[in-house]
Amino acid sequence: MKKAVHFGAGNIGRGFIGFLLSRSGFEVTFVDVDRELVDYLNKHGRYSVVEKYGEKETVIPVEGVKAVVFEEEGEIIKKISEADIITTSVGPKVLEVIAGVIKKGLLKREKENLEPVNVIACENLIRASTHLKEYMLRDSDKQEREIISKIAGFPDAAVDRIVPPQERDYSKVLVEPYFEWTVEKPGFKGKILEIKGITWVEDLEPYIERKIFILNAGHAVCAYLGYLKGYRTIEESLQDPDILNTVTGAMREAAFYLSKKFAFEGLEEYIKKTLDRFKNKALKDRVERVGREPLRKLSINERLVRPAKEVADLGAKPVNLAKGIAAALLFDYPEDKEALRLKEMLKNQGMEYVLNYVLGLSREDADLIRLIMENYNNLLGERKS
Ligand SMILES: NC(=O)C1=CN([C@@H]2O[C@H](COP(=O)(O)OP(=O)(O)OC[C@H]3O[C@@H](n4cnc5c(N)ncnc54)[C@H](O)[C@@H]3O)[C@@H](O)[C@H]2O)C=CC1
Ligand SMILES: O=P(O)(O)OC[C@H]1O[C@](O)(CO)[C@@H](O)[C@@H]1O
Repeated sequence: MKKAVHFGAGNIGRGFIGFLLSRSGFEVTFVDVDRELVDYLNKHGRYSVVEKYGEKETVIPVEGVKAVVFEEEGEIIKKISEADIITTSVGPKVLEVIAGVIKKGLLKREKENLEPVNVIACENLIRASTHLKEYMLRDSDKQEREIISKIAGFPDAAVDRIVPPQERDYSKVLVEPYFEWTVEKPGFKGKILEIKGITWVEDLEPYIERKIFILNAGHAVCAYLGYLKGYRTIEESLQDPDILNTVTGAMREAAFYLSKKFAFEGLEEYIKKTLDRFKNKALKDRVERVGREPLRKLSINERLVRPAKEVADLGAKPVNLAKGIAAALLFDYPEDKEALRLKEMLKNQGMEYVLNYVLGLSREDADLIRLIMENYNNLLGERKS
């Protein structure tokens, strides 16, 4: 039986990637910092994936899974040395944390003369696998760098399945029925593995940009505007005609840029389908989850600022993306550390600093900055009144 090691037994880990690997006949070992979750998976060796749209529900069992807690470095290294594939869904900021132990596992493979393996980072981040590799290379000497490049492939991927916050019940994961896992074939070392659900592509860029700049951008705009208006979920926020208009407009603005760059077809259809997925009543997807970590989401290459800047650079006005950015600047959910940090930065260092150092905008982006500030002041006014 082929073996997979998956870092992060959270929503995407169990509800999407681990699920597909298991259904493709892999023995899946999850690695996670959550000891209770690891103990549950080891005790039961199974969980269910509940696919739901509205009232329609399908329950699919996932069996034969194992887990290792992140502290058990020796065990993880051993598992990596025996694996046929290594995947992650830990969140972009955690890639740096797991790079070290994956590297040790890869060095062990080389030492024992084992076959090369592929490491696929399944995160909402452009070229996440490449980032993970770079973290490993950064902390390596010349010889180790050569070994890592020889013993492992790091194909980049785009992952798309909405998995909302779950009730604290490890036995099941609620997901939407839809999924898309796109992997860049040229980055894969060795013979392509048969994994159900993967779409192999020659060039990932159009797919990942479509995912991050249309879907995730629209989702984020909805989350931040919904939060400001006091809505709890994405679906509830989209019942507000103003929010629906802005979200649709933001996705269309990003589509305008993408159609110029990639000669894409069918983007309007993609937007429509995405909105239908957002409106899935079964997900009860909280605006605070979708808006989580606003400093990350407001950075220059991320879902909001990058398409807005691209549209502005094309000479058009990204009015809806700018409104989403303005709303993100007002996201002050007290349980989100980045939201608190953002609030503090705005108070102590001021807006100009945030626009420069968080959003990465400069004087050259004067038109975009003006648009963001107009919306920011309007939203601030609405909030106070
Ligand atoms: N939830 C969703 O609908 C989607 C999420 N994503 C991406 O997938 C990634 C994971 O997101 P979610 O599954 O929603 O988050 P999550 O918070 O449910 O899962 C992350 C898991 O990683 C674990 N973790 C943290 N540090 C770790 C470490 N050092 N070693 C091993 N495990 C560790 C956490 O305990 C948690 O179980 C993110 O990059 C996200 O952007 C992508 C598409 C959809
Ligand atoms: O996982 P992130 O990057 O914090 O962002 C949440 C986004 O990820 C997703 O969970 C899945 O793509 C979307 O629902 C949402 O746009």
